[in-house]
Amino acid sequence: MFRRKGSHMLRILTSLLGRSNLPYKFNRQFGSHRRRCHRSLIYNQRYRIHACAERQAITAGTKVMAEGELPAVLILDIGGTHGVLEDLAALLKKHFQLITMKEFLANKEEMSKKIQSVFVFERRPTIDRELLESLPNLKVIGNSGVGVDHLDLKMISSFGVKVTNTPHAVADPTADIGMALMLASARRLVEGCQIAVSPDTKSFAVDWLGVEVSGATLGIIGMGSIGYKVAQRARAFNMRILYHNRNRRRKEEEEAVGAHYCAKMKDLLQQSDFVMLVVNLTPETHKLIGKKELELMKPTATLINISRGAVIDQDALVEALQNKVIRAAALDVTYPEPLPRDHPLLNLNNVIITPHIGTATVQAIHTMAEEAVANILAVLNGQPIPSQVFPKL
Ligand SMILES: O=C(O)[C@H](O)CO
Repeated sequence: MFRRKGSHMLRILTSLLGRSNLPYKFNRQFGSHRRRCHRSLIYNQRYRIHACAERQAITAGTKVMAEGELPAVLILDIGGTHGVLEDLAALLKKHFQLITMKEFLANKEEMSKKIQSVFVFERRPTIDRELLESLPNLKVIGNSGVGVDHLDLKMISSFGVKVTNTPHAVADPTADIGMALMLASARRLVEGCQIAVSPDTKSFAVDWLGVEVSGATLGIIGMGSIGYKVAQRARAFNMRILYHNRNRRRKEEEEAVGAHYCAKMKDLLQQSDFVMLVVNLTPETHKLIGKKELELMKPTATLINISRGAVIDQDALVEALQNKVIRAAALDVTYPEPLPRDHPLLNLNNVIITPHIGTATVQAIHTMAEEAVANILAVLNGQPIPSQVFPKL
């Protein structure tokens, strides 16, 4: 049994060695270790990672590590926000020696030599020059989440450090939040809940009516993996789907979800009953939706944002909502997060705000971590990196 698995591993490793720069020592060691290399992990449907082989490779390739030691990862901000973080730490511990920021600061000299990777959980805290200067052996920052707008990619890459993200793990849960916000806003769910628990409301009034999404037009701005998952869901709601994206999707992909491409964002804004923002935040998409764009939208339209707050000019949005330029907004993201308690958006009854919960599910926390681990190990191992993010030139 082990012999069969061993030879299977040998085939995999031979192919990896062909593509990677693993040192000779690894090649030599492999013969004596291959029978033990029978554990494999599957990271979503796309990535098959052979953990034991990786450990051997990493051990062999890393000067600062003792034989058999797991590679050290500096963990940023595994706080107590999701109630599942002990499990997450357990998952990471299978592959790494975890070093918290506190441990790092308490023993900087020894730790800084060991640390080759940083695991960033949930966008915070950010990574600055000072931290990078103190980690001379750092090779990779594995971001758990798809958005990397909190990281200065140019600065990080000037240290020769790679950045990775987790686009696959976030797609379904974030698309679900987009749909949830659209439906909640359309059917005035939050107000409905308030009415239901209010002691003096007997029933809803006729001036309190929602709108239907079935048969309505949804305009998706940003048709990456999340945008596409939104389109798949919207199709099941019998919506007409328009999209605007830098690159047009392949014909088969468009047909599979019944999406129509709008080369001009203006056309999408003018025709849509619901506009959903699913773009990355970059200098090009900063304040993509401002006064002019809001005025192009139908007065009956709803704006949904599941990307980043700064994609909308928030002052312009407040004004548009106050003056009923558009019907409503449903936002999972704002700037800052959270909004100050006296922010005008919090006092409007045509707005729903959730606290950036696109990936706040038990499953997503794990699949993001698994995807991040696969990325980090690939970098340390000199293997093809599943999801690397590059700075813009
Ligand atoms: O960027 C992402 O993936 C989400 O916003 C979660 O951080």
